[in-house]
Amino acid sequence: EAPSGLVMDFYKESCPQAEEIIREQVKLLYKRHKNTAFSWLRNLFHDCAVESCDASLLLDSTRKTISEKETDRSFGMRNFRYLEDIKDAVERECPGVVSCSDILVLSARDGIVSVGGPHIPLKTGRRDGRKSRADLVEKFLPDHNESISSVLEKFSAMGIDTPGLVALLGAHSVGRTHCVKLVHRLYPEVDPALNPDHVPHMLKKCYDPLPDPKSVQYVRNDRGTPMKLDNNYYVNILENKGLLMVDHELAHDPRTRPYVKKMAKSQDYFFQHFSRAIALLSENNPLTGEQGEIRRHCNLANKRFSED
Ligand code: HEM
Ligand SMILES: [Ca+2]
Ligand SMILES: [Ca+2]
Repeated sequence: EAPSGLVMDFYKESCPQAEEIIREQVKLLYKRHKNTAFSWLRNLFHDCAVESCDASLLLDSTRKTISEKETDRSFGMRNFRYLEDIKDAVERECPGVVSCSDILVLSARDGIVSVGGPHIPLKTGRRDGRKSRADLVEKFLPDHNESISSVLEKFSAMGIDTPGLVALLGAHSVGRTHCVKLVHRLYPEVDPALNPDHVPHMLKKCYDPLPDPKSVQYVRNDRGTPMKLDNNYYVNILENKGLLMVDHELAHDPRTRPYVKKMAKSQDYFFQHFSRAIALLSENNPLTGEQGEIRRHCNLANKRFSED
């Protein structure tokens, strides 16, 4: 048993079909809505990095607390309702056995495979937290324009080293970024660090210097292969086509640039470090044993009769 308390195939006896059901559901959802796979991957970061892989991310706001989902750092996150579909399919077979935090982690693993990434063996046995930690989101999740020093620090606190961080940001090889997070690089002046060949496309997509946060104006993170998790992200950022300031800085900071270059050259090298770092992220500070609970619905903590 690992120090985290997690093990391979935790549900081997209690729900042997669990991992298979999740894999099937992820595949079905991917067929219908390709972008669900991006969401499962982003969920892993936004849940596990915020204190613990405890599915705190999935909780709705209550009368007393605002949810992590509703904070600015979660801007653009989507497809939460489809995660409930996976949970429901698992509950039909094994009611009350499989945690939402394990479903979140395993759906990320299978989503990575859907978009052409590596298959990463991951441990299970996580239990679900009862509290949304919106108050901690800013402490743990870097902002889009944060310095590489601060980003390295946040990841190293989870045991993730420099090549691990560089590999994880390769997740920005898929998906999109909304214009609200980009207009500061376009207006009032275009950031001279941006590749001039990329600017007309960005201006066309983000024509409004003050986009309505509710509108769906966005730019794809990787124009070349937007639906594939590949090393094209590193090629882009070396060509100054990274959308976020952190993407751009990653290619230029002397600590991270050597790894960016290696990953741009070798997809294998990228996948190796990506797999290792995803495993570390997925084991960040889990609740195990008697801690936490197995949630019935991923968006709600279980009712406790003493509390009502
Ligand atoms: C310094 C760290 C990071 C920052 C500041 C950051 C920030 C962002 C921002 C601002 C977006 C755009 C959201 C939108 O406008 O819709 C985004 C998208 C995304 N991020 Fe990150 N991110 C970071 C690290 C990561 C990591 C470690 C992962 C996963 C391992 C990840 C996965 C994704 C994915 C998959 C998307 C696309 C989501 C979609 O299309 O729905 N990010 N990120
Ligand atoms: Ca969490
Ligand atoms: Ca790509």
